[in-house]
Amino acid sequence: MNSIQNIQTPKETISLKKPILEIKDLKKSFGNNHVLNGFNLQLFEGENLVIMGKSGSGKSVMIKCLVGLMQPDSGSISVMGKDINTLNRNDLDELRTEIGFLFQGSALYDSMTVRENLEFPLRRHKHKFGDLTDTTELVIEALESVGLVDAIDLMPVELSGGMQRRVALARTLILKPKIILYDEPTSGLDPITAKEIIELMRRVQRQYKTSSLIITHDVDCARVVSERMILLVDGINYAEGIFEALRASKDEKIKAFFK
Ligand SMILES: Nc1ncnc2c1ncn2[C@@H]1O[C@H](COP(=O)(O)OP(=O)(O)OP(=O)(O)O)[C@@H](O)[C@H]1O
Repeated sequence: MNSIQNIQTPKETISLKKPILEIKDLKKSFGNNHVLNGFNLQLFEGENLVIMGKSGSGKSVMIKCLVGLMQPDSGSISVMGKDINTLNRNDLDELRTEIGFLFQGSALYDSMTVRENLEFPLRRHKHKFGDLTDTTELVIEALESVGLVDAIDLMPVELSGGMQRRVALARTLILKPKIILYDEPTSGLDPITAKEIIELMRRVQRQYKTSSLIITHDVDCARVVSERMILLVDGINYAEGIFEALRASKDEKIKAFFK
């Protein structure tokens, strides 16, 4: 098995902050297909951490384990200091409101207006926000942060692909998550719209002080949004470090990510 290559990890950042999310020695196999072979990850407060791995390397499996949709064979996952395997259903549900998701398929509800799409998670998570009678202020605040207040009464079909993704991000932000998981946030978007989403991700990090885990194949996205990166190869974090240092590596497996 390959050893982890620590390439100029910004140590001063790490020593000052504590991990808000930590994965230790995660293993998952499907029969003889050993997908995760002891994957480790620490996401620090306020950090944007990018994970790159080629197709089939186990990124989705890792995310599914992280959100409790899949049971790992071994290893531990803790979120905000809580081991997710030891939580009961209610505690897990509560913890999930601290985690926002922006997945490729995080489609909006077609039959609802933008406002209704944003109200939906508020009503689902009453325990966090109480029984809100007027959600307008929260909806407008979330739409402002993605620059789409004017779209409040539109239907999803009236929005471009990039606008839909921004509304999906607003729907995530309305719950004020501490952590956001982005799965291929720029896939399927043209370069200009992708750039807008990338800039928005940075703005969100500053405004909401979120910590983000970003899974992407998009080298440009990784360069702009990441403070730190992990390259997932052979089921382990093969290399970790800042973008420029990884890009300068002479290691063939690392170079392959930047071609
Ligand atoms: N439920 C499952 N049953 C059996 N094998 C699975 C299951 N889920 C994932 N796998 C296998 O695990 C491996 C990793 O899959 P995964 O979807 O995590 O890859 P990925 O890195 O997300 O790929 P992509 O970038 O293409 O989305 C693949 O070989 C896949 O076939």
